[in-house]
Amino acid sequence: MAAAFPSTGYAPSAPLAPFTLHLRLLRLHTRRAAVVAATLREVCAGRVPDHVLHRAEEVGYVVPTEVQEQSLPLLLSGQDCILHAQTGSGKTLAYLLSVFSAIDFTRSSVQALVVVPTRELGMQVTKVARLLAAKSCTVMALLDGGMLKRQRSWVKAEPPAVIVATVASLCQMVERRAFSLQSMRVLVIDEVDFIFGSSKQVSSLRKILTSYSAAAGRQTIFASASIPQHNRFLHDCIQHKWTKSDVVHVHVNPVQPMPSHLRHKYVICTKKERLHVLLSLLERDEPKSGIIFVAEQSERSKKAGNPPSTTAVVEFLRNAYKGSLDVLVLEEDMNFNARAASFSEVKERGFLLVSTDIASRGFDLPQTSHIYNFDLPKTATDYLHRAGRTGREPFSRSECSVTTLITEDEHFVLQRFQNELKFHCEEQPLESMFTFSRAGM
Ligand SMILES: Nc1ncnc2c1ncn2[C@@H]1O[C@H](COP(=O)(O)OP(=O)(O)OP(=O)(O)O)[C@@H](O)[C@H]1O
Repeated sequence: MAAAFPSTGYAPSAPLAPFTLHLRLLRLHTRRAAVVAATLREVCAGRVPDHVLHRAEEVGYVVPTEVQEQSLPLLLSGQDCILHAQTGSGKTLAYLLSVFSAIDFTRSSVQALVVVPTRELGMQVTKVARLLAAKSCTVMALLDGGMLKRQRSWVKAEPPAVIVATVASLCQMVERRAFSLQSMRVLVIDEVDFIFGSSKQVSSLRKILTSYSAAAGRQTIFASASIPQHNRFLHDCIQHKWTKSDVVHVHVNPVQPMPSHLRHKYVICTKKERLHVLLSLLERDEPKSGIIFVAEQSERSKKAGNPPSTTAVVEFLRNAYKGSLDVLVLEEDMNFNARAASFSEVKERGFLLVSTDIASRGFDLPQTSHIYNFDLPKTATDYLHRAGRTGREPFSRSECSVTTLITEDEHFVLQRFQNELKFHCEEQPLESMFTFSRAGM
């Protein structure tokens, strides 16, 4: 992820005063909205088509989560919103219900667009959207590395009502005039801070927000668990006309950015010991499924022809791990089919997924009980999103854990993350888990 969010023009000292009262009113508004009804059907009554609600109930979405309860009354009245709530809190369903409340199911034109930063997140959002739509409208995924040529002729012949797209693929299609976004009623930008912070994606995102269609003619929804400098962002939404001027910031649980039922631990060990410590942790924890986050390979190391950073971990585990879980890998440089295969495999069986931060945003694998930071994340925001790949069953309080392997020197960085994200991380003494011989390291 590049630079700070958003990447341009964020001087903390810039004047915000005219918006302060406005913001206060907006917050009050969201708090009042929280005192609403008990079931999802009641919250959505008269706004979301019955067949969509029926599908939602069949899938198991009966009681709204907190963010849904707070945001749906606003979203379903067509209000522009910034959905800012913890990982795994149910933002996807909130914005998709808004999409389905706004589109005309009898029309063949692109009426809603969900923009995501990665193909994996795109595949996941598409799946939920299709589950809800059943066969009542077409939901198309335009994802990087996909079959864009073939999709261009499909989309021209019969425009889908809903498109889920990565930024680059979307811009390619619009610029080649495969379809226009003039009749778009809802625009959702998921993981908005990530897209704004990505030097590869930010300029295209600006075009999507202001050149391809105008905020006045659509509902705009931004979603993320992390929106740094959110007041500034709200200000810029209005200033740059990314949204209408009455945009609402729905901020759920502002004092606790990290889900409270996650248990955080750390082990101090040397880099040499790391693989063996990981193995001991896996043997002791016996995860239902787990994700092991590894640092991205540096450009220098790529140029030197070294294998990706994930390879050493995967190869070690494939030889040494004797448990029942499949060891899988997900890496940016893998081709589309290999990434898609890894992604669908993890959905079927118990897994240990070795991945870079590519799996840290939006990935929803509710069976993930354990997260291991084999390498320390670069920022507190990265820690938050990695940790948020576990504990994703909204009404379950079963304990899930996040364990970070650090060297002595990295201790202060982890301490900084704890202060920033307001969580407690407990030391796991290395000696307490000696199933390997330290002398042999
Ligand atoms: N009302 C509900 N009832 C039961 N389960 C729900 C409900 N809403 C969402 N879920 C489930 O909760 C999980 C997390 O939802 P979702 O992926 O939307 O979270 P999110 O807020 O987008 O998280 P992230 O910020 O990490 O992307 C999913 O498995 C989803 O199916």
